[in-house]
Amino acid sequence: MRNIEFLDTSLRDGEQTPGVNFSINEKIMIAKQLEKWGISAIEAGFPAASPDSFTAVQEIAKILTKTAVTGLARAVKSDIDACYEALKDAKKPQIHVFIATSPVHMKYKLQKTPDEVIAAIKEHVTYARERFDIVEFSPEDATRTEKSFLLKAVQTAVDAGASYINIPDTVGFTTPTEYYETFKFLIENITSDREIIFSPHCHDDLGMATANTLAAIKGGAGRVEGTVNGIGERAGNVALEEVAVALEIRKDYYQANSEIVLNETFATSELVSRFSGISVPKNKAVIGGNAFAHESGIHQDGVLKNPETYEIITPELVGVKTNSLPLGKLSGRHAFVDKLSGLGFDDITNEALQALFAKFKVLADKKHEVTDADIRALVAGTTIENPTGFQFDNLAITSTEDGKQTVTITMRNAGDEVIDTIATGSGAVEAAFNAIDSFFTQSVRLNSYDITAITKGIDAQAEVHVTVENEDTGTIFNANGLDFDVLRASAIAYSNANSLVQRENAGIITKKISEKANPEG
Ligand SMILES: CC(=O)SCCNC(=O)CCNC(=O)[C@H](O)C(C)(C)COP(=O)(O)OP(=O)(O)OC[C@H]1O[C@@H](n2cnc3c(N)ncnc32)[C@H](O)[C@@H]1OP(=O)(O)O
Ligand SMILES: CC(C)C(=O)C(=O)O
Repeated sequence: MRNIEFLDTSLRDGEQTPGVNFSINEKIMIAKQLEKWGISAIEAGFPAASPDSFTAVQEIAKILTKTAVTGLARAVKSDIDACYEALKDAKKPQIHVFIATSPVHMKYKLQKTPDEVIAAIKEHVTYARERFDIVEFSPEDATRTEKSFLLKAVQTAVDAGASYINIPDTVGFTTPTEYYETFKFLIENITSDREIIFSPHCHDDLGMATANTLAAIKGGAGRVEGTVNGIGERAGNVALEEVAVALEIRKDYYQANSEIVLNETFATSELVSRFSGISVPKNKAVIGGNAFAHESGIHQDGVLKNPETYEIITPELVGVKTNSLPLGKLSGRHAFVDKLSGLGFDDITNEALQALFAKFKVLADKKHEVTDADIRALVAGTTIENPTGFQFDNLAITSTEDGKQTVTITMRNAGDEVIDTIATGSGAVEAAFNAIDSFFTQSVRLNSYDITAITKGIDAQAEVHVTVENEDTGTIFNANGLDFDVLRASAIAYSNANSLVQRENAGIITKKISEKANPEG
């Protein structure tokens, strides 16, 4: 097994993400966490870029003990001097000197001939090596550089004292096979009496950064460069957590280890996401919110029987507490029963279960995710039997005129008989309650009316709680209604309360029972 070193550039290339600007304190906190995560070198910034960039590199250099700290410099002596000054106090200082070698960069950006670029490499790597024991050199835009010129540039840097050679895929242009071959070609053709470590530095413009980085390892790279969560210029850099976990899970294939403390991965990702303000997509590999979530019935059933059926990474490996089986419209009975049992509903009969599962599917069709609170509400039930068997079925606001609303309430019984009643009120709730009153035709007074959102989000269910008094007996009844629509929840609650009154009037429930439900009644 080979050991692969990890260089993290979240604080340099990661900060090149449009809109990201870490404070010095945030950089220090991230650097400490990166050290804890097992990163072997941190590119803490570009000291010549600004006073804050300089100070951040300087402060991080003072603090880290195990992890090497490096700074970026152009092939410009003042950039190298700035790195030298910023890294004076580092326990393990390194420097990273770069210059572009592709035809388009040399001609248009640098406005230098290839010979001038080779001379600049020789001069500046030598200058850097006089100040640092460990010098990294990058031929920027290496993957669009003509191969023989790339070899010449790299050999020049090695001869001038560089010991790390980074081959950047600056614009995310290469492919895994091509990049693998580039590494093989350079490693086989470079001559040196010192150990030279090659590294990939991949951008994700074509979505191949992780595949390319892993291909470079196959091709002989001994260090990888990237960022946490893949932040960075344009489409970002390779996400180091993906590389680290791929090496672990596919050890058999890559035959390589790293010193990354994998169970610190989630904490590291969370910190960088918070300070960068870039949230991690739910479906992001390794650390996305859905990476260990299974919603479809067949997968949930498999995972309940053995997580290995659908999980190649255990959540614990990357510091996530547990996997999850969120319930949605594609979930199945096994996961539903598991959820019920997790919520303490172990004694539900098979018949009740079938009915609950059917109701759950109807609910799940309406909601993105069915939460624990939804399930509890489902089990608690919200309909109340009454002697006539009529229950609230539907409502419609039929007109709004002169500030008055007209609502039609539809009541239905088990025999599918339907009765519509219509009423007006100064608001939709009042109109609905008036319509329910005219359906039940009994003396009921509404004493209180409360609404609570029982689940979170815009698709939350509303629970309406009403207290009514049977004016003929003085008994107080409480009832609830649950729906996505506040008006429907209100109508359900009020018709449930009326059903209780109706049951009392029919002698089905005695005062004693209703008093038990409400001692003050
Ligand atoms: C692929 C990468 O990610 S490379 C890193 C990119 N990161 C950054 O650019 C962030 C930090 N950069 C900065 O703060 C500024 O660009 C500075 C301080 C470095 C330079 O600022 P300025 O002097 O105003 O120059 P500006 O950024 O406009 O242009 C860059 C100059 O550097 C030159 N240059 C670019 N790369 C290199 C290099 N590797 N070696 C030598 N010169 C270079 C350009 O040709 C240009 O030179 P010119 O002024 O003679 O035309
Ligand atoms: C400076 C180099 C390594 C770089 O960031 C790139 O080419 O993307």
